[in-house]
Amino acid sequence: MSDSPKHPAITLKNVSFQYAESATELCYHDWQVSQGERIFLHGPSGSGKTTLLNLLCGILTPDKGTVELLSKPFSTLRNTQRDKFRARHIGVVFQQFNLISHLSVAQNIALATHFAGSSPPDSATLVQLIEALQLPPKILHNKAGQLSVGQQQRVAIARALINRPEILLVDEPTSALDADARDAFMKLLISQCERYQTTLIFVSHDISLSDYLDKRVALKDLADKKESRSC
Ligand SMILES: Nc1ncnc2c1ncn2[C@@H]1O[C@H](COP(=O)(O)OP(=O)(O)OP(=O)(O)O)[C@@H](O)[C@H]1O
Repeated sequence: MSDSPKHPAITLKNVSFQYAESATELCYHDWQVSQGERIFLHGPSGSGKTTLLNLLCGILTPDKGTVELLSKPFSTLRNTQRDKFRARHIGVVFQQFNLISHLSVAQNIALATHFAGSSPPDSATLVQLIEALQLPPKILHNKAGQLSVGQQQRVAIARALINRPEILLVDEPTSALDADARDAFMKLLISQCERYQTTLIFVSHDISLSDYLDKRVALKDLADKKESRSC
């Protein structure tokens, strides 16, 4: 059986970034992630993992170098084009989930389709997705603010997956879960990524979770911190 050729999902070229009030510049090495690859990214606190995810989803733009996603020059797109690209092709699940508490679960998920410029999800699609994440369909009518942390995580995943993004960025999602819930969450996440051949960048301090992913990458092998603009 021959493997089909893998196209790059993510290409970093000569990227560096410095926060306005920081004396430290973060310099990322050239890096390529193939479509469908699932990467476990780890490293000490403050090493630059969240900054990298923010560069990958366009919340931050590099001072130097480029971020290409799906062979498009993502980091140099105009803001509106970048926002559109993000909404259509990238799913994010960050530590705070960013659900809108007074909206229902269904409305929270539908917001992602609205931003992507697609039609709202029909109820069969919503039910299928929510059941795949092992939530009861009736939860679609509950306000996001009434959910447990574990339920909020699954809804955040549902919202991130509703547009079937090619790239999923996940930042430390399991810190509030006990061991059983964490394993169940990881299995669900990976099964969803396998189903859609989603490229996954998964950031966590919990090295035991790396067994769920294809490849482990230490941030120290990917980035240097410099005290001046020297890289
Ligand atoms: N808004 C900001 N302004 C100034 N400096 C920042 C800002 N955000 C992060 N930094 C600095 O940038 C560096 C990288 O931070 P980042 O949050 O990317 O690290 P991290 O590896 O994700 O850390 P953690 O594991 O604690 O989440 C750190 O030195 C941090 O202090």
